[in-house]
Amino acid sequence: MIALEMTGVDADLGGRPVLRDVTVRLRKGEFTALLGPNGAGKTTLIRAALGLVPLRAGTVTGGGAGYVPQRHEFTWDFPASVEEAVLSGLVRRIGLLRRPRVEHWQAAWRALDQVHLADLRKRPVGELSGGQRQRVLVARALVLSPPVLLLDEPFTGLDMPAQETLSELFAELSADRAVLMATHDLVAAVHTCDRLVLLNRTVIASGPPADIRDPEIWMRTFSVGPGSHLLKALGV
Ligand SMILES: Nc1ncnc2c1ncn2[C@@H]1O[C@H](COP(=O)(O)OP(=O)(O)OP(=O)(O)O)[C@@H](O)[C@H]1O
Repeated sequence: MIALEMTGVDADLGGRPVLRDVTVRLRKGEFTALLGPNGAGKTTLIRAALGLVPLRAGTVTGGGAGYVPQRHEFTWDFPASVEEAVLSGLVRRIGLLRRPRVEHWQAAWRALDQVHLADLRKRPVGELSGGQRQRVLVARALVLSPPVLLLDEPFTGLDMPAQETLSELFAELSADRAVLMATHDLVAAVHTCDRLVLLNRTVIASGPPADIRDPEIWMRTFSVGPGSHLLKALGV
């Protein structure tokens, strides 16, 4: 089942072309990695999927998406507990100055359960590790039960064990929704994701990792030569 579809999307930023003729389909039950070099347009694609970037051409269709921004974009030094941070994902539904009702707290606790952080719900967010903070952001995005979860570079600054735990969580969460993750961790993506989308302003290739073995495709996406370590790391 297609949960989100972008078809023939063109988008410009500051008068310059960023995305050209981008077509991407995200399906329920699939964990998709969005791969491409710095400046390829990964964040722009995610923002376009959320309706935050005007489209010059093309369409985006599908239900709502939950968005997990890059961790540094969130303020961590305010005196909120984990459950309050998750509840902030419902602000638009509750209204800024209204008191949350019991069903709102229950939605926050359900989301914390889904990311395996229920035990820490009273803990101040400032006391959490990087991996735990990432899970708080995921819970905050899950609180409205969106059919699509969009993650922007969730592994930045995390050690390998934290990355692996998160990868497992994302795979688990993709069982009943579509998950798209922009990442620079190519090797982890190839090993854990169901599908890859290789982007450099346009989609160079997409499909299951086993179908994207041609080194030419990787060289073209990342503008590297045949001697690149990238190809060796990927084993293509
Ligand atoms: N507000 C903006 N105004 C003008 N150009 C922008 C703006 N935001 C981003 N860009 C440009 O759009 C291009 C794509 O940026 P984007 O952040 O989508 O790439 P990315 O693939 O997410 O990169 P990275 O891997 O570095 O996060 C870049 O060339 C960037 O300089």
